[in-house]
Amino acid sequence: MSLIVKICGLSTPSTLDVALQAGADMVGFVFFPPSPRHLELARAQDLGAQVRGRAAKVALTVDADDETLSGIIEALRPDLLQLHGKETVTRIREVKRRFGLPVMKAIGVETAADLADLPRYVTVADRLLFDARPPKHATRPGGLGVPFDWRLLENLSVDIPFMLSGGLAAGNVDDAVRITRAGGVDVSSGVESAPGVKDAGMIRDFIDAARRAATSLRETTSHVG
Ligand SMILES: O=C(O)c1ccccc1N[C@@H]1O[C@H](COP(=O)(O)O)[C@@H](O)[C@H]1O
Repeated sequence: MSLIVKICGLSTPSTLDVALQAGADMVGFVFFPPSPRHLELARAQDLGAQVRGRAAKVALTVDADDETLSGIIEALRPDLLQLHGKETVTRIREVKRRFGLPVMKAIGVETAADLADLPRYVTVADRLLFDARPPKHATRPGGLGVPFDWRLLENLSVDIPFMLSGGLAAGNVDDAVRITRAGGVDVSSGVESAPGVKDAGMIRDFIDAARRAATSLRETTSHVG
């Protein structure tokens, strides 16, 4: 199994460079003003140009309207849109038709009931991202460094690829991958020294730990098989 590793909330050329050098498969950029990782379009344009095909660029938005999405897409030229709000199946279909980009829909999870709508999302999204459901009065719906009970995803079977996020860090990514068998992992807070401040060493450690987790799972699975 090859595990997709996404480093999200990058906002400086130096930490973006670290993520790319360390082999991140996806690099995420946040467009949500209340977030400490929010990017202005001019900066997004520069960071986007810096990627130069070395990883997939992901634009993270929260219930963004068409005009906002259009500006982001023009500046960043993303490969994937991460919709991290309350976007409905109808809205996802509309976004895909209008902008012609694949969509990863984030699903907030706290209990098994939060998985009830999956069959509908699977018909329209290209990929799912399971994140911890944010507390009621949170200022943002993600990027809070909080995990959820990964056992809720044990034995999950969906027809499109899925990734895992929420409170991941170098120290827990092995357990997370082993329990959920997610095809990818996504981290933001777990590679930061303070909200919005990425740490080069933590980025490298996370990517190394994720690669080791994937190798170890592959070995275990091949012994069982
Ligand atoms: O990073 C943010 O500030 C953010 C804002 C709004 C929605 C999502 C956000 N981040 C995403 O949340 C998950 C979990 O992040 P963390 O590792 O627990 O901090 C991840 O997908 C981020 O991309």
